[in-house]
Amino acid sequence: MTSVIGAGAFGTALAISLGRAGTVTLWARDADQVAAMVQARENAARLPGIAFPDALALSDDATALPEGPVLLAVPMQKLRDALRDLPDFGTRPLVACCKGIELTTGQSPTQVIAEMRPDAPAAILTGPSFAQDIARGLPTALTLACADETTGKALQQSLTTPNIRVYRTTDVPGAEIGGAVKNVMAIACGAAIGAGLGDSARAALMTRGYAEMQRMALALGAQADTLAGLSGFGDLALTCTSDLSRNFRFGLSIGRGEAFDPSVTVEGAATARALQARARKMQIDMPITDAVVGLIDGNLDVGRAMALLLSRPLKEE
Ligand SMILES: NC(=O)C1=CN([C@@H]2O[C@H](COP(=O)(O)OP(=O)(O)OC[C@H]3O[C@@H](n4cnc5c(N)ncnc54)[C@H](OP(=O)(O)O)[C@@H]3O)[C@@H](O)[C@H]2O)C=CC1
Ligand SMILES: O=C(CO)COP(=O)(O)O
Repeated sequence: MTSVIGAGAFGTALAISLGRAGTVTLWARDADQVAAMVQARENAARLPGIAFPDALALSDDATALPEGPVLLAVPMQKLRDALRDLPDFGTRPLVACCKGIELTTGQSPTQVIAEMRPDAPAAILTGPSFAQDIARGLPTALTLACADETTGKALQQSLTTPNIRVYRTTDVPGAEIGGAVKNVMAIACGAAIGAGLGDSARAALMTRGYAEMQRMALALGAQADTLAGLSGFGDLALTCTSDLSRNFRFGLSIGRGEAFDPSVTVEGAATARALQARARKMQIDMPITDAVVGLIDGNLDVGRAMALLLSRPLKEE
């Protein structure tokens, strides 16, 4: 039986979808939140109005989770803390359900898992999907990346539901870099739209952002096909074009000069800094990522950032 760690938007949505297909346990660290969900049979804070299926069990006791894969649906920058506090799940597969790069170490989700839990097979579930869509039963397609093909096949079977079609790959770096970079590009696109620079500017940022994603991923040994798939191009397309994306909305607020609620999870902010540091170390050119860091740090405004991008030396596409 699958367990989901973290009753945020994504963890709850995955548990709802899995619970419609079979049994699942959703764990949260806050006993009061678990009690409220047991009572209401919904997650009123994150996904109000979407009833839990009967087969969704709730728990605040991570030592008592049933056998089976464990999905880790916590933000990237919290993954290490969560694993430090959680019990040892032995050799049960641990599936990262987060997108980004750890700022303090430059590690990817599965690298953090491998370091914290060397005995557990590590995988990542990623791709274009909003929690609201998954929870409402709307059709979605995700990528499950696992270096071990046998474990990946088993996870693909157990995580497929009536509304989630799971594709499989062994290209873990490709899937991870796609999910990390697309959030940075969504901030850039939101900033451009918020500042009134138009849809042509957004298309340029998405396309050249995809080039940055490719440069980094290929340098890390990823396959180009993975970037053209759900975890790369697919998620870039969704996140850069929808107001449902928190990264895009964060960018919009920058472009409009408005405040943004700091309690909202915006993975692209820390990841932009982590990516910039990695790109500099590897001597990879990532000018849009640099611009996003400048915008977040307040060292650039959108007009200046775009002027810098437009005035770079001309080159072949
Ligand atoms: N929301 C979406 O549509 C999608 C999100 N994702 C990815 O899912 C990941 C999580 O995002 P999302 O669910 O939206 O975020 P939320 O902000 O909605 O929820 C984060 C959850 O993580 C929990 N958490 C934080 N720190 C810890 C910790 N140290 N130990 C245990 N639990 C912890 C929080 O618990 P508490 O409330 O107690 O702090 C909360 O339940 C992100 O990487 C995001 O990119 C992927 C696809 C879609
Ligand atoms: O990852 C997501 C869509 O695939 C969710 O995007 P946000 O984190 O920007 O809301």
